[in-house]
Amino acid sequence: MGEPLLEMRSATVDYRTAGGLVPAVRGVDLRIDAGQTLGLAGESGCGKSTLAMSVLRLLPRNAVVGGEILLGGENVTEMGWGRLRAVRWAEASVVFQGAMHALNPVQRVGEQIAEPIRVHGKGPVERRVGELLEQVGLPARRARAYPHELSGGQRQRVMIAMALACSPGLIIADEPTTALDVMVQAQVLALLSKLVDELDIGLLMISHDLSVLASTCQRLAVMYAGRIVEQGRSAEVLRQPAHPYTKALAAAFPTIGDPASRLAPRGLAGDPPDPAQLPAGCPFHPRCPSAMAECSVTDVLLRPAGEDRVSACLLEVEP
Ligand SMILES: Nc1ncnc2c1ncn2[C@@H]1O[C@H](COP(=O)(O)OP(=O)(O)OP(=O)(O)O)[C@@H](O)[C@H]1O
Repeated sequence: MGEPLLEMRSATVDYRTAGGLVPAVRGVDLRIDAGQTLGLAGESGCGKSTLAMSVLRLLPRNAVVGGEILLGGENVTEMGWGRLRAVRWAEASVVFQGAMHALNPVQRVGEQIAEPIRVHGKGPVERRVGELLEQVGLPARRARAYPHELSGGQRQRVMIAMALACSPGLIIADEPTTALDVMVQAQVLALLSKLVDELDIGLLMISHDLSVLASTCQRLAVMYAGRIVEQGRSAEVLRQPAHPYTKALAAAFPTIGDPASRLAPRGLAGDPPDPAQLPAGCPFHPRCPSAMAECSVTDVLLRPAGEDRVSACLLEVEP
């Protein structure tokens, strides 16, 4: 197997705030190879976006990144600004949620797609923009449209076209379908899956909705309080979650596009902990229906929980 597209080793992100350091990502290990898709799930505030944005160092200035974040073997945390600019779009790019805010409202979408192509000097621009639009299921002539002339789903397709513009090996999609209605959401997810297959790219997709991730990603990583608490093949993680937190999330989101999936997980009492004041022991223990006495004192790290599966829980998984 060649160099992974993305590898994180003990990656951390802390935010400097007036109240002290807020640990948003606390020692994450993960790996994505070409053609692999990894879904990152978890409730609001668990650190998903922080983790995703750390890959291209698209973090606010008060963020302090630690550990290793390797893009094609090169440590992003040690890159100078020139190298970072070269790597963004060309090696990895991000599809943000809410394309209406991410696109410039007063510039034709074709021009916006063309921008990274020009910056990276990747050949005849107009033809490439047309190709990209067709690749995401829009007619090439839509290049002349302004964002407000497109529907929400079409705008998200434009965002995907832009992300593909410089043929990166890795796409990072942060809640790419959250703002869309159910039918359009399914279409955009199907498009992403198709492109990953056709172009043999890697995908890191973030969502609070496990069912969205399971429909698109081969593997799932579940995040809680800045850490990955379970990781494995999507179908198996959902069929038999090893971690009680995954179990609660999976029970909460039975079907794709279920309106309830936009709410807090059902059956999961309480709120996620404040990262600045994490409880002792397992950070999930105050909410965990299976918590035992030792969970309040033992901070369990990831350990094997079946074939190709890790989980950070003291409970033994049933075979
Ligand atoms: N610029 C910042 N300064 C200080 N703290 C921050 C900053 N950005 C995020 N945080 C904190 O870091 C933690 C992780 O936030 P993050 O946005 O990564 O979570 P998330 O899982 O992506 O949530 P959401 O789904 O709501 O976007 C949260 O506690 C958040 O309040």
